[in-house]
Amino acid sequence: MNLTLYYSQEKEDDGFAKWGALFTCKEQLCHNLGCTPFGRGHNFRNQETKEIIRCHPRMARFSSSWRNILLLSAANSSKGCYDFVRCRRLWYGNWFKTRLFGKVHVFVPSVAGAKTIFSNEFRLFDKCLVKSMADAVGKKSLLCVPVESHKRIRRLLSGPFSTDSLSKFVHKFDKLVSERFKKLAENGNSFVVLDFTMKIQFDAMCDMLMSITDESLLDEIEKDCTAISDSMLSFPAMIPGSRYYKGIKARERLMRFFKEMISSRRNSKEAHEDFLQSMLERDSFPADEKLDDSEIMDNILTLILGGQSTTAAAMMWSVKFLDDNKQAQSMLREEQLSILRNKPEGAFLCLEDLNKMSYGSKVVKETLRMSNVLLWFPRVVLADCKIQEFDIKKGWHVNIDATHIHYDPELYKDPLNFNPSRFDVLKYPFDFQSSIDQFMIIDAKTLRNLTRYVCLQEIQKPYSYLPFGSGPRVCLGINMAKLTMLVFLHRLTSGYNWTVDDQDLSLEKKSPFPRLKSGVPITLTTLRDEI
Ligand code: HEM
Repeated sequence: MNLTLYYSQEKEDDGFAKWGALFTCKEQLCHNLGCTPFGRGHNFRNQETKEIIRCHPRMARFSSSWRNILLLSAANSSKGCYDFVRCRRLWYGNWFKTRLFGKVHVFVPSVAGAKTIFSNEFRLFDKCLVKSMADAVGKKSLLCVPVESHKRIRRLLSGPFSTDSLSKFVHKFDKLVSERFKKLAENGNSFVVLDFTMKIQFDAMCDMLMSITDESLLDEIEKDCTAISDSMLSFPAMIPGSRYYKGIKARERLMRFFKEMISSRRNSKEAHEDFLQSMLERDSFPADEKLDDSEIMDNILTLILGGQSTTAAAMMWSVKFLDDNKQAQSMLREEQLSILRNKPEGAFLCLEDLNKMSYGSKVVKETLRMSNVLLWFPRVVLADCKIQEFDIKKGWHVNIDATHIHYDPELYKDPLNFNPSRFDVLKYPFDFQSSIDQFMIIDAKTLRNLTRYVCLQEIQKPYSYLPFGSGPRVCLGINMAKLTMLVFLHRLTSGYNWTVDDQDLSLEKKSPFPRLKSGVPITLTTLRDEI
């Protein structure tokens, strides 16, 4: 079939393409994808031959309700909701504006655009959650509070992510992963990596936040958290049996449970070493140095929801990417085995061990670049402004398209290739700034290194790597996510070989994060001989 793509040259005053692209199949029009609903004819130009064809008025109709249906059907298909963005980009070009559920949405595909938005967070742009999501996490969640409270809550929530807490977490998490892998390998059956990573991440977080380790209690809480998470992208009406209804009911149960736990902690003298205890120890502090009970409860839930599915999905993708790229897998295994050999038998990992995982860190980085756990970051526009040459109006929604940035061949050579070595970083024998400040004379070697350093900065442009966002709302759990992934990869590659039992690449339907529908089932075999 001979397909020709025609683009409209016409632009609106704000700089966005007025019309989309038009496909023709031989002489016959087969699709008109993405015209605004003005119902009049329009001229389209073939980019290559410059031939102009006229579109029939009827073909120019493309209503906004049809667009909503396209988005929902992409989210409900095995291609995932990013397919909606991919198609519209094909029709309109990289920058495009579209109306969804009554709101204008702009997709921002560039590093410069991301910089403008992230560096004007709270001033020109703010996060705006859809109602079902805001109801799920609660009004006092870090994700919903206004800027005044955001700073205080974020500062107080940072405790569990301090080096001291993380170093305890590494030890506990490593013990958990080792034991569970061992059980699975002994059992010898195939298991789904995503189920494994969801459970292990959930259990580790409940232990760190509230010291909950009882299996049946964990199962109960996880059921409620899953119902809440499922309701986050649902229609927000309290219709019994609906996903939204089940989510709200699960949230009410969970809040009651948190409340009881807080009051029993206050009445008990038992010592706990966890996030909740560190918050309750602040009871007598001034108001700006503590969280009230509903802030504590909403944010425990936010940390669980924000940390579980994201990290679990990233771990699942790392297994898939490493299975597809055996060279990267064997380089990683070599590094991890050398770390294992240098530790006493049976010893668990500590933070210093993770610092030695230079190739492992690159595997994590590359996994996060390619998996795009958060596809784009939505913000509402607080005042009329400009992003690059585009005029943006107050009340519009702008979406920083991290996925497009991570797959931009100008930023990442062969972007579809899983290549952890693209993040190779030069080791500098000295601190550039101070050596330049002190001596003011640059010898030939320094100059050479400096030039290479500048080149590297060019490759790794600021705002070109955004798996955790950027600016004042950058992910709170960055370090925890990275170290969780490193521990998981260490135990997997230094202890086992695996085979993937289902190579289906379909994505899970209705999931807010891209995840394989199969969840990546694998079978482990122990690597005893190599150690
Ligand atoms: C691989 C795993 C993870 C990824 C890819 C990830 C990604 C992100 C991204 C992109 C944002 C910013 C969203 C935006 O700007 O709109 C974010 C925010 C956040 N993340 Fe993560 N995250 C991960 C793990 C975690 C973990 C383990 C936790 C907690 C234990 C966590 C807690 C949060 C919180 C609380 C925020 C909101 C920060 C704020 O609004 O100030 N995340 N995450």
